[in-house]
Amino acid sequence: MRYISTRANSTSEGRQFCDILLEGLAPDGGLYLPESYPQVGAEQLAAWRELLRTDGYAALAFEVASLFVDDIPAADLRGIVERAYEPDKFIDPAIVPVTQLPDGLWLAHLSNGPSAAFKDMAMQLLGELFEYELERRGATITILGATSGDTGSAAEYALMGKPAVQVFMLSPLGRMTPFQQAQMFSIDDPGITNIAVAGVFDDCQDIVKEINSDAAFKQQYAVGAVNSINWGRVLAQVVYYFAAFLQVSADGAPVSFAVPSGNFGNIAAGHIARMMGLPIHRLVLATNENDVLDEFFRTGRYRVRGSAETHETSSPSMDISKASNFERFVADLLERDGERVAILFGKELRATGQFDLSDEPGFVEQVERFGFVSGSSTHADRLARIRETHAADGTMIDPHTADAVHVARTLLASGELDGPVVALETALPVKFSGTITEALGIVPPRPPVFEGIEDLPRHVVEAPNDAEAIKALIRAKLD
Ligand SMILES: Cc1ncc(COP(=O)(O)O)c(C=O)c1O
Ligand SMILES: N[C@@H](CCOP(=O)(O)O)C(=O)O
Repeated sequence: MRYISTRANSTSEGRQFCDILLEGLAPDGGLYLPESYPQVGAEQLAAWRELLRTDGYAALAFEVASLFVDDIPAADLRGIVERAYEPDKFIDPAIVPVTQLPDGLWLAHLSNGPSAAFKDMAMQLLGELFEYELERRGATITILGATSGDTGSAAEYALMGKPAVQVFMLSPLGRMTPFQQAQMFSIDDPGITNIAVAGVFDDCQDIVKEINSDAAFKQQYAVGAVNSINWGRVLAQVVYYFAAFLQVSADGAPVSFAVPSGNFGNIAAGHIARMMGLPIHRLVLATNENDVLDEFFRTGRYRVRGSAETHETSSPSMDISKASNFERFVADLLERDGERVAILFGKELRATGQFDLSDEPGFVEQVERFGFVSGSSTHADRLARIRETHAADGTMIDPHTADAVHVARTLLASGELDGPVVALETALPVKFSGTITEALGIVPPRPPVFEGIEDLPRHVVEAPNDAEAIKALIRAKLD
């Protein structure tokens, strides 16, 4: 399997998995995608259903990963995947259990891992892959990441204590919940540096991209990525679409997924699973008040917003107005016309802050070809869905999951969506206890491992919204 950048031209050569794993963002500023998507048929799915039932999530993850990774010997890859998905690391040994609510909506529980958010599903694998490949090369890596609250803790939990890895994690100053801040800032590890940037998540992500575009700096410090710009993240996230589908669809009939979306990584993985032949009827994209992506799927116009227009909401991890991973979908929509993608995401976005694909055949036919439908929700919608879901059978959902539940129930009620729908549960309520308490009048349960984290000393430095200031911090630590 070879990988090419979304901005590649016809002369670009494909790269191997382990190279792009360590590289993260492509040198041309694009994101890596496999040259073609491996196909999975009904027979294979039936065999995987049985495999998941008998051998568990890691066995399925190995099968899916094997389709994309051919530069790690199979026995090694199996070991990597088994270490990543050891049942003991997850609250539920099924790893991705699926439950059904009284109204028929399914929930795929993705936040049973060490940091209580779906990011663990990919980050646990990425941590193992980095460790393996760095050791094989005798190399080190400097991870530069951006987080709105969940990627940061999942990455730090997965990477701390790994001697070949230094992590610099940028987060938007004052915009994460107290619990999210405590998860990251309480970590006291020589390989972890938390940097609170005076800006929003998009500013942090812009800094990550700007530093990655400085080829000399990137090479000198071996800068790599853990955000979903890294193909390894997306590959790991593809697996849980298969796992959820196989549990919900006993006969292989299509299922829809409702996905709370911000940086478009989660739903990009669903798109890829669908392109591989997984019978996904609709991919239901749900945003909060930061509705750039919903606007695109309703109108064909992609209009990024500035920091001042990025709302601070009660599903804060999705307070994102420039969805990094959206470029992967647009590359498929434009049938991998890399030169066009480069213009849209380079010159055009820089000059005008928007582009319009409404007349593009790929967009006109997108619901048939790609299956996306969308919607957004407000604070009041989230509170109402948290209450309604809890009242029905005691299930407590976090505000991001509530965004997905809201959009799925709204589209089901209007007849725009039908058939079985799986909403992806992306975080445990404990991470957002303020909103849960507002909705339900009760404090969400706290797993014992997180007891008292807010009282621990904080390890974080503050920095201006400036890539040079961040480079200076990296140099100061590593030189
Ligand atoms: C809890 C939670 N839900 C949903 C999302 C949105 O996922 P994505 O950014 O992959 O679209 C995020 C962050 O990205 C998150 O942290
Ligand atoms: N919501 C994320 C934002 C970063 O998204 P990623 O999937 O690209 O890492 C977070 O919680 O940090």
